[in-house]
Amino acid sequence: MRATSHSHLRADRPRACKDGVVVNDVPSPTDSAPPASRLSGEPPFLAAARGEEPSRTPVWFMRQAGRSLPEYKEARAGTSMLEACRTPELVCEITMQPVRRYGVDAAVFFSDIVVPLAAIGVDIDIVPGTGPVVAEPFRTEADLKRLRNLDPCDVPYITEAIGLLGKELGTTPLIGFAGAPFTLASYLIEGGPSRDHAKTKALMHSAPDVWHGIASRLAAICGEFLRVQVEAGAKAVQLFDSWAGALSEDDYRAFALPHSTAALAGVAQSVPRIHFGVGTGHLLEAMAETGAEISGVDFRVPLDQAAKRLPGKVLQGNLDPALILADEAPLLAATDRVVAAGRDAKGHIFNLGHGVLPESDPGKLKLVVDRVHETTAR
Ligand SMILES: Cc1c2[nH]c(c1CCC(=O)O)Cc1[nH]c(c(CCC(=O)O)c1C)Cc1[nH]c(c(CCC(=O)O)c1C)Cc1[nH]c(c(C)c1CCC(=O)O)C2
Repeated sequence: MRATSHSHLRADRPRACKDGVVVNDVPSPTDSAPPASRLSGEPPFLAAARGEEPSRTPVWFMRQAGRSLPEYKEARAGTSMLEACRTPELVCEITMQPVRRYGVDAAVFFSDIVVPLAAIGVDIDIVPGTGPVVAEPFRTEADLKRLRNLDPCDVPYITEAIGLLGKELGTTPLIGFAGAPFTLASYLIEGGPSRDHAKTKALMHSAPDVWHGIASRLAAICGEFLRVQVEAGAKAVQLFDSWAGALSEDDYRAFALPHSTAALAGVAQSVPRIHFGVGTGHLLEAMAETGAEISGVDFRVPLDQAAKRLPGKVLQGNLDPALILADEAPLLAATDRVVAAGRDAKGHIFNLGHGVLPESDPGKLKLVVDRVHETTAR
């Protein structure tokens, strides 16, 4: 039986696994570590995440590792995405690449939202240029049995990779993540990426029991995937409900919110939790009800407006990723506007409004990091 309080989630107390779980060392500070917060003595990302005053506004980018970096393309050459995710040394190297290059205030674990599904035996692949593709889509009650619980022993490479990262990162915090039940379910039900999520919505309304069966099993898998990362040493988590913006507020509340809440409860009271979706301006309040301490805001809603709607929440965001492709002057002006708008929130973690586009110039991302750090140092 698992205790309801998760304060036991500590790097020094991994749960037992028949193959033996790696006990991860506590990281030691390095010269490249971010400065400690003025008031709390914590790295800026963790101070801001807890609503305390950081020594500067922390910055990291969704998809900061990946195809925008030449060193990533070199490291990944000849290795499929899922194979890369199961190779701890490669995961450690790729996770570290943007930390070294940009001096960001947090690392995001290099993996993918479909890794836990592949780990429990779902026949799913990540097709370059397309995204996750499922061999046999999930459509009926009979498919429920294909979603068993995730066991920490299914993903030993996650624990091992985070252990390696503990030694490399010093005091730079690592963010773990999972895909939210709705976003994962959409891939399983559609069979691949979808613009309208029509089969998923049709199933929700025609066979709500099957829907809730799939989504509640996915919530358990997500919660466990987050716990494994926190136990191994992740200092915060992000739940990606990338496609939740496709739902009306009523449907979000009825079909997605309870399952995202259950997934996030898996690491409640242990680390700060970020919750993010794309095109979710109409869902900000509903998504905040999942209990996540930090609301990720996409680039469509200015942060000062989001701050009025979400009093008491720390906000993360929200420079339009396309602006990285713009000239330097408008890019820096837009960066300054995001910093200014973020001052209205209880706390602000600077990020893009969605992931780094593959055609982004790494030099421009570095400019943004330096600009935010220079203009917010306290
Ligand atoms: C929807 C989603 C997926 N995966 C993810 C999401 C939610 C975030 C979002 O909204 O973008 C999450 C994800 N995927 C990846 C990360 C790594 C951490 C990070 O730097 O943010 C994270 C957080 C690596 C990845 N995941 C993927 C890549 C590209 C693989 C490659 O380099 O070949 C990376 C770096 C593959 C992937 N995986 C997925 C897609 C749509 C793709 C792109 C397919 C393509 O266009 O080639 C599913």
